[in-house]
Amino acid sequence: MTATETTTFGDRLEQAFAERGRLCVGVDPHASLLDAWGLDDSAAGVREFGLRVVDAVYGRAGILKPQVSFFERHGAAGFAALERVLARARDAGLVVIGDAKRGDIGSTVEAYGEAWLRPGSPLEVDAVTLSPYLGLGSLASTLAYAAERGKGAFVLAATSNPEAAALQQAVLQTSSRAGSTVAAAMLSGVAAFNAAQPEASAKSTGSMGVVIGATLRLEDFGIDRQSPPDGPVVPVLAPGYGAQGARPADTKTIFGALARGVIVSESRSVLGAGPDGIVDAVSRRVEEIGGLDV
Ligand SMILES: O=C(O)c1cc(=O)[nH]c(=O)n1[C@@H]1O[C@H](COP(=O)(O)O)[C@@H](O)[C@H]1O
Repeated sequence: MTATETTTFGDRLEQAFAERGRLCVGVDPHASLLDAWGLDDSAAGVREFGLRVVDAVYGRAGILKPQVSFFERHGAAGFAALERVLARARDAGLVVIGDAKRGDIGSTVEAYGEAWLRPGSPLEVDAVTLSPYLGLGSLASTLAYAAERGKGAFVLAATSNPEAAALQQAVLQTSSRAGSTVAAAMLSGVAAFNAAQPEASAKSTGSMGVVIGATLRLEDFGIDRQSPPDGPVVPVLAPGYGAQGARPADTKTIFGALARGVIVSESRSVLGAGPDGIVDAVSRRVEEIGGLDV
């Protein structure tokens, strides 16, 4: 960790859970939502949408997840819009997860790591989503880069989209994790990374997490719900709540021993309330999720 970052991402996440609960509001400016919000489908529209969502989340929920694709659609102007939204979210003290789903060979993915996780970068976030389908090892130096700067990352393990199951349920034939499903190997690999960090303890929350959809049956993906991995609590970014059908009240049933690390991620179910209803929608979801037994 550098001198500028005195806490780990895991510590900041744990603090956000304690102060504001587990809701993570997605910033997903779909064209249909921009229309419903009375905004243009343009870089200016996604900027205004993002800024209004940050303002609605500020002081209510603690975690924000801008979906990069909707900004990237507008090219350089879209990235400038995202930079503005991220700056406002940083100023608001939110824990920001950049949903960029980056992945590549090691030397290239390191540059993505710098783009999203370097302190002072215009796109700086607290954690970024990473795709491990060039091999979890291809992400190793980026995870180390993140940890050294007090940042985090979420590695896709079992995603909520139905077409991912065949790939993520496949059983590894070679490697030290032979016999595990792809999804379970991502979870155990990330847990092992967290456990190897100098500050690691079984009571702490790790800085590297996984993405597991709340719409799934974890046993179908070879993930053991009964016993958590050894070491720090693994953060689990869990989309699939709200518009995709999962219910926060079922979190313990869905995730079992992994529930302690779950971030309840919702986009359309909150954003659909529109510019006049979003503050109430965020408050209602925070209240509902605040009482979760994990
Ligand atoms: O990484 C994610 O956040 C993600 C992983 C996954 O397995 N499924 C999934 O829906 N997501 C993201 O979660 C958001 C879905 O939001 P909803 O509108 O709540 O369904 C989108 O930004 C997706 O890209």
